[in-house]
Amino acid sequence: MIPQLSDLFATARVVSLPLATRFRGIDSREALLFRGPEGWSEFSPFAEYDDTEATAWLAAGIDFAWNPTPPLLRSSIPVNATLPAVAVAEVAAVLARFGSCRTVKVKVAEPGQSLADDVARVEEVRRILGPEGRIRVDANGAWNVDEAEHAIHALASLDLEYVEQPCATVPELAEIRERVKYMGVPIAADESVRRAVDPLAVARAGAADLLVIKAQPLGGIVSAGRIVAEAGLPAVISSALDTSIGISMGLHLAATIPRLDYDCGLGTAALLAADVTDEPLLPVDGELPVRRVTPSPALLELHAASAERTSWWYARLIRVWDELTA
Ligand SMILES: O=C(O)CCC(=O)C1=CC=C[C@@H](O)[C@@H]1C(=O)O
Ligand SMILES: [Mg+2]
Repeated sequence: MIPQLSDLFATARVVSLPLATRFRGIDSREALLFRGPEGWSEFSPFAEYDDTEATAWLAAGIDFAWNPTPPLLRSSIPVNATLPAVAVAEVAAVLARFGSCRTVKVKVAEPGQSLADDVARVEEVRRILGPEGRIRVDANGAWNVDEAEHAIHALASLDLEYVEQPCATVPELAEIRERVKYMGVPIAADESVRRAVDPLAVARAGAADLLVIKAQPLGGIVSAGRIVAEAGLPAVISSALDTSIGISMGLHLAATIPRLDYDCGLGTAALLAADVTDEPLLPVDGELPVRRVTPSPALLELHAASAERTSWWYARLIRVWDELTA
C-alpha cells in the first residue's frame, strides 16, 4: 500500500547532518524523514540521483514505515568500520570513531590520489587491526581491468577479505574476477546491484563472489531480501550513509537474511558528526542492535535543512511519489 502524499507530508522533516569526515565528495548528509504506522523511516537518495532512480528509495522508506517487517532471525548485527580515503595520519582517529570493529572497509581509487596512497592507507589499517583483522577495499568502479589487476596485486599481501566494485561494468567484473582468482581475492558487486536496471544480472553472469545489498536503493527490506535469495550469493548488508533511522532499516533487513557470512557495512552513523536521535546506532564491540529509531524533536530542529533545501526535498518527494504511483 502506498500512502497519500498528505500522509507523508503530515510528519515529513528534512535534515542536513554534518559529516565528521568528508565521504564520497560530500560534507553533509541530507535526508527526508517521515513516520508511518510502524515507526519512523527515511527517504535519502543522493542529491545527484534522478527521480526514476529515487523511486526505489521512496518505496523502501514507505515500506519500512507502513508495513511490518518479515520475521527477524537475529537481534544484533556484526558490522565493519568504514574508512573514507583519508591520509595515513588521519586513519587511527577515524577508526576510533567506530570502537573496536574487527573488520574495516577502506575506500580506495579516490580521484586525485595514487595507488601508493591506497597501499599506505591499507597498510596503516593492517597495522592497527593486527593480523586477524579483516580488511576489504571499495573502489566504486574507478579502475579499468588492468588498473584493478595491478592494484589488487599491490594490495593482496595485506590480506584482503574482498574487493568491492573494482570496475564499473559487469563484463569487467567478470574479467577481473577471473584474473585474480588465483590470488584468492573475492570480488563483490555494489553499484552493479544497486544502480543496475537488473540487480540480478551480475550474479547471473557469474561476475561476483558476493553482493553488497542496500535497503533503500533496492526498494526496501522485502525487495532486497528477494534479490539476495534469488542471487544465491553471500550478501553484505550495507548502509547508504543514512541517518540512524535509515540505518535501522538496514539492520532490520540484515536481521531477515538467513545467512550473514560477512560483517555488514551498517556502522556509518560513526561518520556523522551529528544525528537525529540521542541514541544513535553507533557500533559497540563491532555490533549493532536491531531496533527502530525515533528522532528527538530538538535534534530535528537543530539539524533542520535550510528553507531552500527543504523546498527542494519536498518538490522531489512530490515528483518521485508521482512516479511511484503512476
Ligand atoms: O559498506 C560500508 O562499509 C558503508 C557504506 C558505504 O561504503 C557506502 C555508502 C553509501 C554510498 C557509497 O559510496 C558507499 C559504497 O560505495 O559502498
Ligand atoms: Mg560500495
